[in-house]
Amino acid sequence: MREKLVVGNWKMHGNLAQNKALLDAIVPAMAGFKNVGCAVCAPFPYLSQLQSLLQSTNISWGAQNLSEHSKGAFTGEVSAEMLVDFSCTYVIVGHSERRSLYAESDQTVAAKYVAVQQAGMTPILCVGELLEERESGVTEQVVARQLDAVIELAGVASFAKAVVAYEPVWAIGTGKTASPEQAQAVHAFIRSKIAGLDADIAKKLVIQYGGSVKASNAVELFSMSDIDGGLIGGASLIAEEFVAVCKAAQG
Ligand SMILES: O=C[C@H](O)COP(=O)(O)O
Repeated sequence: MREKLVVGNWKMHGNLAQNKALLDAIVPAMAGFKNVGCAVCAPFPYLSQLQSLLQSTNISWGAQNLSEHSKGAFTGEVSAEMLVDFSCTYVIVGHSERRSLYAESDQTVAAKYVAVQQAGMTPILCVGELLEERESGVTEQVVARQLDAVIELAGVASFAKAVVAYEPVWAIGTGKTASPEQAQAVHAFIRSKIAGLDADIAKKLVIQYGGSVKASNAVELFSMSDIDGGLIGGASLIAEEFVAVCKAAQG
């Protein structure tokens, strides 16, 4: 049985005061939660704050990006080892905003995924199709291509210590959620693709859904057999919403 995992992706939001207020509301509300993993991924400058506010709680934390390089003359970049200094558990790689706004290729995303694992953290690998790709019927080909880049570089065994997040790009921040059936179909495709290479790893692989998840739709989405929680953007910035989404994942 896979435990569900809900991760808040704060994106480029927050400040010291807002983060504290948000976490002060979330932490006690989640204190008794069982059978669900919860985490928040903040901008780099706030990782130290997360480390100090969350270290004795049942909420993990992580980053939203990193460099594929381990060190060197890469002005403005942040390495995996630097994230380890702040006890990050997770690092999101290949978010569609990184792929589209910062031109991250499938190969760069795969290199970042490897960097996260080599440092002992868990990558949350985002995959998903654009609206025009869905409308042209190539959703599975797009997701397969994104997964193949990682499988080629890191091998299927690497998915034993990774999370996959299916995020249809047309559902991100738009209020348009994929229907539970649409999401389930892609999640099942992802699991069967991995199962074709290693059935045991596929069975244990946590596959999150992301794209306009909120308290009002989380229960239905998380009731699907291959949806193992969510990667939450906007709703993770509102304490009651995020707590309700985590509660929905408890079952
Ligand atoms: O990483 C989170 C996703 O981009 C979803 O964002 P959203 O919940 O605001 O649609």
